[in-house]
Amino acid sequence: MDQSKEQRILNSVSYNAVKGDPESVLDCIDKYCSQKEWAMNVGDEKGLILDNVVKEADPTTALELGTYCGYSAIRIARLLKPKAHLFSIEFNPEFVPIAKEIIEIAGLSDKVTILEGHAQDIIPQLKSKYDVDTLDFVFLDHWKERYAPDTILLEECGLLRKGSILLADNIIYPGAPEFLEYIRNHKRFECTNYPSHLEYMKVEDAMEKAVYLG
Ligand SMILES: O=C(NC/C=C/[C@H]1O[C@@H](n2cnc3cncnc32)[C@H](O)[C@@H]1O)c1cc([N+](=O)[O-])cc(O)c1O
Ligand SMILES: [Mg+2]
Repeated sequence: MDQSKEQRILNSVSYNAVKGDPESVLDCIDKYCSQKEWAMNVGDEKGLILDNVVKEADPTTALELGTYCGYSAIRIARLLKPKAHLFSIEFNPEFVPIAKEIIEIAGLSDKVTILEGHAQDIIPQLKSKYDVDTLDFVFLDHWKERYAPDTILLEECGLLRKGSILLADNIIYPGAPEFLEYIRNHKRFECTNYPSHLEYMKVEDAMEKAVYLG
């Protein structure tokens, strides 16, 4: 059976990236996906916005919804302080081993735990099963219509604290209108919009930061 695009991305990283060097893994994926096959990684332009928000949050416990190939997990984990940890939730069984391998090549396996399953099933288990207290940073990059319900779920599960920072990808393209409506009209979130472009394209996109006010 011929390989998937995600397997070809892993092959490219495995062949071209410097083992243990997150930057070289990111550069390799960005090069492959801008020159060979487009893929839905947050990319280098929006990646810089992600970097800056992660630096601002300086999280001890971070959560990502939608691991895909692990590109943004590497962007986040490479900035985490020594004892900090990233949990990344992914339900597609084909992507999980590929993301694990790419994160391993980046040398960040100790900083990232990939939880296989649906976010709506795993979020309620974070406290009891994964010993999470509250989340300092959450990156939303999974199915766009799940952004709002899963944000509500995070709040209901007591996983947000005063100052928790959420960052959502794809506010313009493909768009997350329900999420935008919810988060901007919810009085306990302080929102900031970051205009940018769709990964590897000239298409307009944006990210939205939402700080939980407690
Ligand atoms: O559709 C997009 N992203 C959806 C991302 C989906 C990823 O998150 C997982 N997932 C989904 N619900 C889940 C629930 N629980 C766990 N994993 C889940 C999917 O298995 C996939 O790995 C997208 C599309 C474009 N685009 O240009 O078309 C650009 C982007 O930047 C995008 O992020
Ligand atoms: Mg995205």
